[in-house]
Amino acid sequence: MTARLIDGKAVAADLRRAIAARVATLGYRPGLRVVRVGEDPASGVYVRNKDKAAQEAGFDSATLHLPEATTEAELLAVVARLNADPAVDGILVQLPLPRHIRAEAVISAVAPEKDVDGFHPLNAGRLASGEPGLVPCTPKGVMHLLRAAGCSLPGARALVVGRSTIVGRPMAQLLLAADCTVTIAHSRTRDLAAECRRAEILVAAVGRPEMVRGDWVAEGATVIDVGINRLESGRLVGDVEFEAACRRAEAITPVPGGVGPMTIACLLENTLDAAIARRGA
Ligand SMILES: NC(=O)C1=CN([C@@H]2O[C@H](COP(=O)(O)OP(=O)(O)OC[C@H]3O[C@@H](n4cnc5c(N)ncnc54)[C@H](OP(=O)(O)O)[C@@H]3O)[C@@H](O)[C@H]2O)C=CC1
Ligand SMILES: Nc1nc(=O)c2c([nH]1)NC[C@@H]1CN(c3ccc(C(=O)N[C@@H](CCC(=O)O)C(=O)O)cc3)C=[N+]21
Repeated sequence: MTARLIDGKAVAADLRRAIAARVATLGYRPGLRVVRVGEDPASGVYVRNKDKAAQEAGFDSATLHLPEATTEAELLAVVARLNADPAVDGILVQLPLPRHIRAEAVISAVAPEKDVDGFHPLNAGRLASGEPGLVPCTPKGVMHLLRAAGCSLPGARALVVGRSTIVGRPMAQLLLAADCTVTIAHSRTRDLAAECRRAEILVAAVGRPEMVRGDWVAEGATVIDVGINRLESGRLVGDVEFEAACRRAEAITPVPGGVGPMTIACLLENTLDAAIARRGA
């Protein structure tokens, strides 16, 4: 068997088109502000892609680029100003932050109704309690992809490898909310290969190039590869051994062109939702 490719680029383009059509019916432009501190090189690419997508969809989008030496108090003051700005519907503070700034303090300072990353503890708690709120973009994008791929979720055995607050945990919550039977694996999991082999839906969010081997994939599984790892050669690879996994999976996401583009489309979706919640449709 050779797996069907789940085309994140195409699904994301459809979603962005639908968002743009909705934005065009509003009497205002939803406002998005991305705050970037210092020079993390990976963040540069992401912030540029996001800005371009937001502009194209008709958002009022801007990036505030602060120097590496910005203090935590200065960053908190910027967040407070954006919280108070009525033209701003969504605030995203790009991670990672420089080491002298406590990321948790900054994340908790973003007004929950403008927290389009869905990282604020109030939104994380809402997700865990099954209440409506802003949901982290990457796992939200994965749910769009599973649905677009026609994957049947209720009762399915889903494995999430990784338990970070930005990907793994919210991913598990969303799969649970969709009635999957969810297992979460992490660095202390005893037999990861055996856990993977049981999974009908396998989501890898580890950050280790091709760590999930092709022969760990169950025949007919749906494989979602969240990992984005740049090798020394410059090549981008996921957390799954792609070629080998394709011989066993029924459907799989590529890297690049899988989950990454969905993250950006869902950031726009969250910003539109936040705008409508604050200002109406
Ligand atoms: N496509 C996209 O839009 C996005 C992609 N990413 C990518 O997703 C990947 C994960 O990101 P993120 O969640 O932030 O990463 P983190 O480093 O925060 O978390 C990694 C998780 O993987 C677990 N892990 C590490 N080693 C192993 C192992 N040997 N076996 C099993 N589990 C292990 C860790 O376990 P433990 O908790 O025990 O340490 C941890 O829970 C990265 O490649 C990142 O670049 C991230 C965000 C967006
Ligand atoms: N506050 C915050 N929120 C985030 O959502 C956030 C963050 N910080 N820090 C970094 C990670 C990473 N991330 C990506 C988003 C899109 C692509 C993306 O568009 N990828 C494309 C292109 C990849 C490439 O060519 O480099 C693809 O996979 O096809 C990648 C990575 C969001 N993150």
